[in-house]
Amino acid sequence: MTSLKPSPVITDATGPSVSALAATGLTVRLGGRTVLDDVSITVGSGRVTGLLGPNGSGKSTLLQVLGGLRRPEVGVVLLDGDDVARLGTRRRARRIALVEQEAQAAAELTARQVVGLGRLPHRRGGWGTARDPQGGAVVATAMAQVRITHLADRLWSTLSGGERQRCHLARAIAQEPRVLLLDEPTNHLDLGQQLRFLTLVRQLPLTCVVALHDLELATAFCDDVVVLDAGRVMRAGPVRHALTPDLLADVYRVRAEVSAHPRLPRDHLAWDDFLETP
Ligand SMILES: Nc1ncnc2c1ncn2[C@@H]1O[C@H](COP(=O)(O)OP(=O)(O)OP(=O)(O)O)[C@@H](O)[C@H]1O
Repeated sequence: MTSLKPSPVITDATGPSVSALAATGLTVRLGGRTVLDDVSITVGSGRVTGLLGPNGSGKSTLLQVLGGLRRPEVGVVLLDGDDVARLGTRRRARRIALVEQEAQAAAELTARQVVGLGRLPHRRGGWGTARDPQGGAVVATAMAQVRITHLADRLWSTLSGGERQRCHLARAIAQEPRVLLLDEPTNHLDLGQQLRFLTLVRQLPLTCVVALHDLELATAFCDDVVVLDAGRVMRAGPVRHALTPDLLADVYRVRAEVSAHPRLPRDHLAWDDFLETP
């Protein structure tokens, strides 16, 4: 249990940005437990928002609700003003792409075919006659952006965890969404690939919500963060304002601080130690 009370959204000096996604009062119960408890967040248009919180705090569940894949018992998610739960699957998939944790694909598909799955919501016409004239070029560009062109003809079953993760990002890019939801996308990536992956995500002209465990990556790459604990929003806002020592101590049970990077024009997070659980 944390002693910190859920706090309101903090906005930076420039004020709140236009929100692309706005969730209000989300409550989800699973297996008799409340997994999301009256969660309200806004996600700034064009910004990268880190979704943070300890194991089991509700990050994946919230991403599924934001992406319209799970209906909350209570609450609503608006995407540019439209209720995500009421958008048809196809319309929703043209606007939101979700890369789930440990996402899989059929073993017999090639990497190019897996990336091509991102084009399904854009195909016009009936079964067997579907057309997507730009599809091939969009897939090739997405694969080049994620630097997996050399893997195009490899079978899914032969790809490493990191290569699969990059295929899924390329698939999501090929989907040409306005909002990209990523669930712990850096899990299988080495440090160099983690930095390349998140640098690319920042460059995409999209609104992005990314669940991360690595708080230094969140500090370096996210504009804003939402910190969950036990299904509740504990803090939300620009990184430096949200990730305060008291929040980090209370939610993560660590002594840590965000400060100016000693050499680079960005913030970084330094941790000292973990705190004993009270
Ligand atoms: N189908 C389910 N039935 C019962 N409980 C569930 C179910 N799915 C998830 N939960 C519980 O909901 C809580 C939130 O899970 P969720 O996967 O959203 O957390 P998370 O923050 O993404 O965790 P992690 O960082 O470990 O991936 C956890 O306590 C989990 O055990």
